[in-house]
Amino acid sequence: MYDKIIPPTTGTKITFKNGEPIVPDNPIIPFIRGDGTGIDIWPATEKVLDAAVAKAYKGQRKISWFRVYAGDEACDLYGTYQYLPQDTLTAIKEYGVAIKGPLTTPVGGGIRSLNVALRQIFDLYACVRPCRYYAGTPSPHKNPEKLDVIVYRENTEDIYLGIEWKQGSEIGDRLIKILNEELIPATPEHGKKQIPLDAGIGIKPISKTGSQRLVRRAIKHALLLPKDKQQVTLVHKGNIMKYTEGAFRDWGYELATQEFRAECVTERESWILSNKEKNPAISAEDNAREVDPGYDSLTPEKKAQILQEVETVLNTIWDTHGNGKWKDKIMVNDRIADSIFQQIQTRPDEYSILATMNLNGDYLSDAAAAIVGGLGMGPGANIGDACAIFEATHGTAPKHAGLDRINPGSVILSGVMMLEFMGWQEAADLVKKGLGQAIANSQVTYDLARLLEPPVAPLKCSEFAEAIIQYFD
Ligand SMILES: NC(=O)C1=CN([C@@H]2O[C@H](COP(=O)(O)OP(=O)(O)OC[C@H]3O[C@@H](n4cnc5c(N)ncnc54)[C@H](OP(=O)(O)O)[C@@H]3O)[C@@H](O)[C@H]2O)C=CC1
Ligand SMILES: O=C(O)CCC(=O)C(=O)O
Ligand SMILES: [Mg+2]
Repeated sequence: MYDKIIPPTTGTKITFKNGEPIVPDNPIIPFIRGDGTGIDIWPATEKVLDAAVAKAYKGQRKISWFRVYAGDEACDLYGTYQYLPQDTLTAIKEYGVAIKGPLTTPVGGGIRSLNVALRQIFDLYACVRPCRYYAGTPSPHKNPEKLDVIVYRENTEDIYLGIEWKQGSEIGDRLIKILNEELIPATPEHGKKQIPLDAGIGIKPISKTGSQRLVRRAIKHALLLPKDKQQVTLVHKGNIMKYTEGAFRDWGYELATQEFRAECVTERESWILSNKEKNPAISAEDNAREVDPGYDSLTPEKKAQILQEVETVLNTIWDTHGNGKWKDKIMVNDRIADSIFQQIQTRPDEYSILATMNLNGDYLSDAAAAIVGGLGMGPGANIGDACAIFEATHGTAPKHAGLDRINPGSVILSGVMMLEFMGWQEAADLVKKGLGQAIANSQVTYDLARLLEPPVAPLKCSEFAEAIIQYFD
């Protein structure tokens, strides 16, 4: 079955039923060490996770790690350009849950991202990146503890599908010609626009299916959160890209109000309902004025549309959501992408789950991680219906590779997400406790040590792992 790797002789595989993992006490879990700082981070992570499982279950449960290869390591073992060997894909498919360190992607030419390839091959459509603050972590923000968000990033489409053509390539030039001479002139709303003849071209597909399955997972997650965090914000740049980003927003609302009608209220619905609650005699037109302050200067068509919206909301959900009942529902709202970057800094406590398309989520997850201490504190998971691969938000940080200095916190916390996904909450809690206490006692790696006031001597990557384990007792 495998060419160059051998699965552990003990352990059994995790299987999936209805999208949920069924986990034996001794699961075999494939891991990819990763390029660059993966060489430092992975051993630290493995040590912490093993110690937590041993402590929490006293030998009743144990992970059998299965080393599989990708990136530079894979080329060493399998030969030139064998960045993602079939052995690795077979193992991840077979065992269902895997964890990985970061993998290098060159900018410009060369291979496309192995990280993105893994997500697409296994249809890991939800990239889940929680950003929460551990007390004592230095931050450039005054109140980093106010940020507690989970970026829910669509993980398989958008420009990450990688369908693009190089400037000057034969097909790229043909495509520009067809667009300029046929398709754009045939689309009246595009007027006389033309694509520059020396442009590279990329395609940005956003599908209804891809958007809605991501939002569905985000809403299901919101249902499990404490009441005050039951909110899903659809992040988009729909004012500019109407049929991709704008459609993501519309499909998100459609899903929320159709599949989760009993559980959800949209922000605009909540305004309409509360206007009537404050003034039961309010006319539909005055209600519309409250919802859209510029109502009186709108076109008749737009006014009619808003009036219709008000009437529909009151006719269809007043009984189930009115009289304040909407306050117990999941709030679904939307924010334009550029605005959410400032919102998470100026009003962090107003947000919870941020549902995004692929590119926006990539940017936003690094930015949110920075607020709670940096990329060393940014864990993540790539989740599908039959497989999950856990990995940090950050990349290979090559300048720190092999120096035993990088912060392993993000991959360790990705391991925590994996333990939680497996239902091994006791072990997950131990790691969170240990990591929290190490940070609270200023036992931190260089990235956090340099930000503390006064600065402290940094721990090595391996020492940080030891410090975490020491606080399990
Ligand atoms: N999922 C994946 O595997 C990902 C892979 N990549 C790939 O990684 C490579 C390098 O990307 P690059 O743009 O340098 O981004 P990186 O995220 O690798 O690193 C950028 C900077 O972030 C800080 N940082 C990153 N990780 C940590 C950590 N664990 N602890 C503390 N600080 C950290 C460091 O800042 P400082 O030096 O200031 O301390 C580092 O120099 C590229 O090939 C890229 O494509 C990128 C993102 C995700
Ligand atoms: O795959 C890569 O090289 C970068 C991916 C990335 O930045 C991310 O997933 O956050
Ligand atoms: Mg990224």
